[in-house]
Amino acid sequence: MKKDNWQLENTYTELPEIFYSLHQPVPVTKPELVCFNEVLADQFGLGFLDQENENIADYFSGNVIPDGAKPLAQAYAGHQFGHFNMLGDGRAIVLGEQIDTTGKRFDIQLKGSGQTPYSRRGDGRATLYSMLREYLISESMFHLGIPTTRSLAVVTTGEKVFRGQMHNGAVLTRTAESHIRVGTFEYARHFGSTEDLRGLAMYTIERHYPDKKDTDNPGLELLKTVMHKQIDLVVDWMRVGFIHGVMNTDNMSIAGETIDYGPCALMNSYNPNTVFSSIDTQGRYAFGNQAHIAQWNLTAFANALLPIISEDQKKAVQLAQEVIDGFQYKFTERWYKMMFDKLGISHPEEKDKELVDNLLALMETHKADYTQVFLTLQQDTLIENALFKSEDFKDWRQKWEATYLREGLVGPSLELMNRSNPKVIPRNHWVEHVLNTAARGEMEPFNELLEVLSKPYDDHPEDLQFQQIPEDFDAGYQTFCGT
Ligand SMILES: Nc1ncnc2c1ncn2[C@@H]1O[C@H](COP(=O)(O)OP(=O)(O)OP(=O)(O)O)[C@@H](O)[C@H]1O
Repeated sequence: MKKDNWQLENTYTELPEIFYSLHQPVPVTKPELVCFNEVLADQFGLGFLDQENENIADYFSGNVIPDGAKPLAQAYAGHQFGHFNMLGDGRAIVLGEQIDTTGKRFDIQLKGSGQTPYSRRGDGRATLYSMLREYLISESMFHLGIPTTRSLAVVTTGEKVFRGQMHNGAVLTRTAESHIRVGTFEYARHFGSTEDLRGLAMYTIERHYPDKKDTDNPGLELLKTVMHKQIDLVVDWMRVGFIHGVMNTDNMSIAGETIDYGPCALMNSYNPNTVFSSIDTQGRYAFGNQAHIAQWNLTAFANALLPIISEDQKKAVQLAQEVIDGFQYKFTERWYKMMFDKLGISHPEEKDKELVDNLLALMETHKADYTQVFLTLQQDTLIENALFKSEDFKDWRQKWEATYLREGLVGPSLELMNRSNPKVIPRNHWVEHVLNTAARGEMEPFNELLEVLSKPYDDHPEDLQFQQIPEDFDAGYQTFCGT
């Protein structure tokens, strides 16, 4: 077997030892490849695409370790639903870092690859259903233009996994700019020395934000930079109706990528209180609460960074607080800008914000589909639904028209709308349908949906069924963590 296409590096092992445990993936009984992302593999220069599937499956199950790999599980902690816990990769192994064709460094991680020193009571495994779910939605997010970890392969293990009942087990290969999380910094703060914390901060800056290396206060710069990244990310989620579902601090990436697709889902009918996660009974991670939670998580990040922001802790708190206090204003400005883009308004005035607020209020009242409303506005033909038939909406539309006429346009900026409003998103009823058929071994519907989702801003006249709005499907829809 050729093993020379990998060029793995292991800079993470240059960190103090408390940050990881060198650990091998646990081999699986019968690895079989079910999904392979050839385009992404090409981006990593992994030139064994022409090999037999079983050889690829050997790598992406953890049965064969590539040359140059130093497999490790990362240590981290995190606030889960507001409560602090020691965590760590309990079912994942980073094989190493591969440089892509553009010169960027990415972690190659196996998820569902067996127990590690951080598994606590978990079995270290994952179900085929949930690994395919992560593959489908993470790839969809990438094509929507939203920063995200990506999926390289899914391999079934030939072993069963128990989650209330027996499921087929699988391993997902995930790529990420890194797996450093807010929770990694919380871990350093609680379980390491100030030098460990500084080491992690400098490693992170070197890897993700090298232009911040020589600033006077790198800790503070890191806080500011990560805050801006998170603001951009959450605004982008809200553009397409994405609900992460479990924004614990261990699921907030320092590189600003969407990570952990466990209970996520996209909203259909507009309602800011929408929650799909079965365990989120209080709506902590509801669609409309995501900015607030991002700020909460950044406060946890700031708290972890305090010892390296200033030796004088009072001063450190003051400096960090000033940064966090800027969140709300920056988020709101970015969010309105995004909403104006969705409406094709390129030169908004302050008073136009009311236009956005009023449309959302009408959409909520009439339970209008978040994706479809913006598409319909841009197509200039109104479908027959409660929103478009209402008098309030007709008034709203006149005001919207007056806004773009003011810009000297005969219609809204369609270019802006086209790149802000996807034609197709992973609708929950379709996601469930293709995952259930895939779990029974039939991959065709999964691949068909994946293909359409890879061009979300294009028209798909042949595949209009994927844009269908679910009738009552979402009312009882639930998603799950850790499956
Ligand atoms: N079956 C399992 N066995 C061992 N540890 C697990 C298992 N499922 C989840 N964990 C661990 O529990 C913690 C929280 O789980 P969560 O579902 O948020 O993460 P995950 O989906 O496994 O991983 P990631 O956040 O990297 O996508 C993580 O530390 C994870 O490694």
